[in-house]
Amino acid sequence: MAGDGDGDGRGDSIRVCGMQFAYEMQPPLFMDFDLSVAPGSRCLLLGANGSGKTTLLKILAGKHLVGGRNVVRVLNRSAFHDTQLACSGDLSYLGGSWSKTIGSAGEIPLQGDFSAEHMIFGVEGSDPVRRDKLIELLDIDLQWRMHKVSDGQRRRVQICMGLLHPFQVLLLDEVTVDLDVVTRMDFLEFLREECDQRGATIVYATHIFDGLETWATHLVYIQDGELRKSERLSDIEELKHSANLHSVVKSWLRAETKQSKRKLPDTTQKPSLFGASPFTSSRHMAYYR
Ligand SMILES: Nc1ncnc2c1ncn2[C@@H]1O[C@H](COP(=O)(O)OP(=O)(O)OP(=O)(O)O)[C@@H](O)[C@H]1O
Repeated sequence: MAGDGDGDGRGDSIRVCGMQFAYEMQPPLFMDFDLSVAPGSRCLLLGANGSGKTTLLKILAGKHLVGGRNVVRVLNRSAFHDTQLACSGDLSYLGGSWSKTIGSAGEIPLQGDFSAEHMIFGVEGSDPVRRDKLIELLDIDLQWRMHKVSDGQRRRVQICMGLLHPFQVLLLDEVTVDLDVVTRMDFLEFLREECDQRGATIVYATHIFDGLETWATHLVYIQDGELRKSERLSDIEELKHSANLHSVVKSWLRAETKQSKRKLPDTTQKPSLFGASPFTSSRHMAYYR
């Protein structure tokens, strides 16, 4: 369990219980998957390419339908069914695509011929003090035209818009990759304060570990849709010896590669895209928002 909730899971910011998920016409990615994340956690979500990080974050963000109302709970509300979660700003998701869901306005593309000012000031109900702080922190020029800025500049506007409301849960899918090192560090520091001062919860999927040993409180490691580790950073044995997250995660990923190499390919049975997976019933098919 990533975090120290109240024991029965109701006090957790995020609770996933027995989740099953498959993309349409694909074998199951998650089977009986459990996860708990306590309030105030800064939780890294780690795993190899294709292990399921983005899918998990999208499920938590309510973008994919899974099972019943109690399977994926965020702030004790159903991630998929409670549309107010995202609209109210309590839950914020920042992913790789160049669009941002803003309340009732829906999905806003971030590459149109608009100014940064238009985008940022268009987010309804934001606190001007928080807005000014974010604009300064992310060093945003309000005159930028969104279709002419660099990826890093566009990313800063996306992040600013995503943080304007004081979220309770923030899901980050590798959005710092375009940021320069100073902006990234300032951004991480801002997030640390949000957790420490307001008890906000962050789940951050990344392959860049620079500076995260002292930033993160918890770590979740998944392999092919299976939860391998969900621990406090301070409890991870290897980190007690190495204190270098990069090399520790590298050793886990190398071990995965060795394991998969040891498995002999079964040339007699090819996985069928249309096979009789229990997850290809209509109840389990992926449903996108
Ligand atoms: N829309 C989709 N339809 C079918 N399969 C998908 C879809 N999106 C992802 N997958 C598959 O689901 C698995 C998990 O993908 P996902 O993007 O969640 O991995 P990830 O851990 O975020 O990877 P990365 O580190 O490369 O971003 C992969 O095998 C991928 O091919």
